[in-house]
Amino acid sequence: MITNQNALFAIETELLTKVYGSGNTEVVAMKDATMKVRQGEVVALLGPSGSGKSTFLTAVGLINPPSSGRVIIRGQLVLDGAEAKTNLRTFRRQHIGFIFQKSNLIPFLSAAENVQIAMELNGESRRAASKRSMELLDYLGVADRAKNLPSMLSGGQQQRVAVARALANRPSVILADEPTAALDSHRGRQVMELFAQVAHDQQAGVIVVTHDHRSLDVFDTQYEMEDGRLSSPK
Ligand SMILES: Nc1ncnc2c1ncn2[C@@H]1O[C@H](COP(=O)(O)OP(=O)(O)OP(=O)(O)O)[C@@H](O)[C@H]1O
Repeated sequence: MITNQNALFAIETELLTKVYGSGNTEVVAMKDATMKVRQGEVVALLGPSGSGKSTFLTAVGLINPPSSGRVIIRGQLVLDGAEAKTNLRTFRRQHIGFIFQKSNLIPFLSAAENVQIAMELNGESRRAASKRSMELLDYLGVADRAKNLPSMLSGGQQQRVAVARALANRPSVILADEPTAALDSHRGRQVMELFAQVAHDQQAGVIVVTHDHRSLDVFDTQYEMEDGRLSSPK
C-alpha cells in the first residue's frame, strides 16, 4: 500500500537483522538496522570491515534478504523478513540501481552495450536504449570509450560505465558499495558528486558505503555501522 506519508521516503528499513549460519558458526551480521532515506537524500554508510555494511546494502538491494525486519521502497513493502512481497527480480530491475566495488561489466559487450542491455531488459526499445546509453556515457565522461570492451578500459573508466548502467532505468533507489575504491581521489569525488546530483535531479534515495572520508561533505546524512548495529543519523 502506498500512502502519501510513506512515499516521501525512497527507502525505509525497519529492524533488519541478518543471521548467517547456525549453532557454532552463527554470525549475527546485522541487528535491528533501521534507516529512512528521503527522496533526493544522499546517505553515507561508514564502518569498519566486517561491521555489516554490505549485508545491510544487499538486503536493501533485494539481493540478500534479511532474516527478519522489513524493507519498504517508496512506500511499498517489498521484503518482510526473507519473504518477498513482490517479484524481486522485476522490482530490482525497475527501481534499484546497484554499483559494486568492482564494475561487474559483461566482458563480451561494449561499454555502450553494457548500459543499453539494462534498459532493453526493462522493455525499452533498442533505439531509445542506445540513445540514452550514449547520453549517460557522455554525462560520465566516457563517451569516447562507448565501442570498447571493458577489458580495454581503465578501472576508473569501467566504474563510470557501471555507474551509467546503474542510472539507466532512472531508479528511485541507488545503492553503491565502495564505488570509488578503484578510483583516484579526484575521480572518486566526481562519482560521489554525481550521486548527489542524480539524487537531487531524479529524487532518488542514495546509500553509498564508503571508507573515503575526504568526500563526506557531499552527503546529506551519515550513518556508522558497528558490530551490525546502525548509529543514529548525523
Ligand atoms: N555469506 C556469509 N556467511 C557467513 N558469514 C558472513 C557471510 N557474509 C558476511 N558474513 C559475516 O557477516 C559480518 C558482516 O559482513 P559484511 O560483509 O556485511 O561486512 P562489511 O562491513 O561490508 O565489511 P567490508 O567493509 O570488509 O566489506 C562479518 O562478520 C562477515 O564475516
